[in-house]
Amino acid sequence: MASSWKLADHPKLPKGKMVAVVVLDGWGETSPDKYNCIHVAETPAMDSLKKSAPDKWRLLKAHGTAVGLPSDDDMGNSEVGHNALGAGRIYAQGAKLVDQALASGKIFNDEGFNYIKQSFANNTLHLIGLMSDGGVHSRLDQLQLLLKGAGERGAKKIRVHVLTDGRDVLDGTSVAHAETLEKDLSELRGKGIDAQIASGGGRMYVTMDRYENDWQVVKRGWDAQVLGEAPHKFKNAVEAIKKLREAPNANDQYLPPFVIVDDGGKAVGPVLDGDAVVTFNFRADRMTMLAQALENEKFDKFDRVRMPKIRYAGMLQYDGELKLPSHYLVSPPLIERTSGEYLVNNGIRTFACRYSHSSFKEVDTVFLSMYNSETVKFGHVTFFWNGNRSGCFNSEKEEYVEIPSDSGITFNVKPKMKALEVGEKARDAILSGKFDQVRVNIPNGDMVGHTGDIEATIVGCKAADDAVKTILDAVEKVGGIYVVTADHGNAEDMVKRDKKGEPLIGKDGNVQILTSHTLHPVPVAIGGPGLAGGVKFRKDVPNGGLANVAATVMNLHGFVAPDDYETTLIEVA
Ligand SMILES: O=C(O)[C@@H](CO)OP(=O)(O)O
Ligand SMILES: [Mn+2]
Ligand SMILES: [Mn+2]
Repeated sequence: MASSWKLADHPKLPKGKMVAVVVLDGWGETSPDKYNCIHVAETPAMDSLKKSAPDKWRLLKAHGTAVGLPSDDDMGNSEVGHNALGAGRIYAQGAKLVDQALASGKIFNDEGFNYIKQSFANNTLHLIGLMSDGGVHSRLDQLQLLLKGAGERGAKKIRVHVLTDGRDVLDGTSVAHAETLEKDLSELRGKGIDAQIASGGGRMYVTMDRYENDWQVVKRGWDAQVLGEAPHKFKNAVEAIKKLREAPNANDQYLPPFVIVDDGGKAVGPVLDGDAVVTFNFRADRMTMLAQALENEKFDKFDRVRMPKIRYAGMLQYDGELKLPSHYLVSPPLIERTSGEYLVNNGIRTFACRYSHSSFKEVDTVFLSMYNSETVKFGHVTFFWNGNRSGCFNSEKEEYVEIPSDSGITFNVKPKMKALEVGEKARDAILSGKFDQVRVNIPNGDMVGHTGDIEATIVGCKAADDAVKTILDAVEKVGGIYVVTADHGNAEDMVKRDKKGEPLIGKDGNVQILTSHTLHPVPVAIGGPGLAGGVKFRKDVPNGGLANVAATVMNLHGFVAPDDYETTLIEVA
């Protein structure tokens, strides 16, 4: 091992304990009422962590500047949350880096913009992404500045391909967003630039799949954006969105794909040879599939029919390992020396007979970890945890297990999702004795919370709690340690509130359902028979956030975290 990777031994805490790191997705803490699904659901395992050991349970900041977002008005999300959990430091995240690059104008001078600019004189600039001010994947104000900047720098023809949100923002806000965008585009037209929205669709049905759960989602987008083909054709995007929202059960997240056509019925913005394409989402996970389709010569995930020769740039580079895409407007946060890489590089003593004839022979340089979740969250505890790197650091020491998610349904239909299976896989991994760390993501609070279905979310929260119980029981059996936490809030508040905290009523007389994440803190609990006596949460880290978890977990493995990591949450009395 290179000496720079060597972690110092913890002065008091032993090595060799199995540590289970459990991340409940979308599981925040707030006051109890009927819109707090975690409160309403039966969650005995999580409740007992809170009640039984007050010095081993606390809250952590999971939003805003604590996770590298531009301001404390920004809710947390899985990318920034798992980045902080795994990296142990707070990095300025994509949202903030793009803000800075736009404010300074640097974005327009760097390689990525200069590359796409070569298409401006004779071809079209296409901008594809999420039309939202949620700040999780993209922001409308950033798109507006990008459009203005491209117009000022010679773009003659611009086509915007919008994906409607309703997940990070209230359902129905897509109409106002499209109107705002149309106004900007008409201003550009006033300056002689041929600028229009060319296609659209709901993010969850068109384009923004992740972790290869369902390539058909990306194909629907490809057909509309690149080929100019979709089942619905309209003259104008605002009209399209309004009309498609009239269908029973329609919502912004799942709007069907549409294209804008001219008077002759011809799509106004297919992507053609010589064009430039920018995917303007800064967040990676839901853009990498489209990025592969736009960038890779060889591609077999669906029939692209026509693969135009384009200049393609991402808002950011989405995958640092695969260098995908190769051109980008803003450099992503350089997240290095993550806790996963350190731990893999610091052999700890194991008693796994798989590595030795005598089960008590010391074997060094073996650190096995096992990460698992189901498909829709799989990359969270691997890709995001490892600083937006796909693949493992060392395949002999890490095993990534993925449980296929249900696909083609919204998760309120099956709110238990694969929580049982995730819990059982984690249990088996813990009991196998092969792993020093077992890391899992339990998705229900978040994925079901995003549907806005309160009854289903309650069922999902209970299923998540059952999975926690399965894992805690296994930790108990092997004498291990657990760290249970969450990446950001969601299921604990399902309604939009006024400043006083009262639920807001919409035009239809019903409460306004909140499908998004929240600004609430998340719990973290430690324990298990392997936890050394006297270990408890320090009182002098009152502002602790997700980034403090990595040093804590390193301690529990018997190491001291590197100096530049955010401080540990624990002390040994
Ligand atoms: O589904 C997603 O992409 C986001 C919300 O936009 O949720 P999470 O950050 O929990 O993955
Ligand atoms: Mn999440
Ligand atoms: Mn979410």
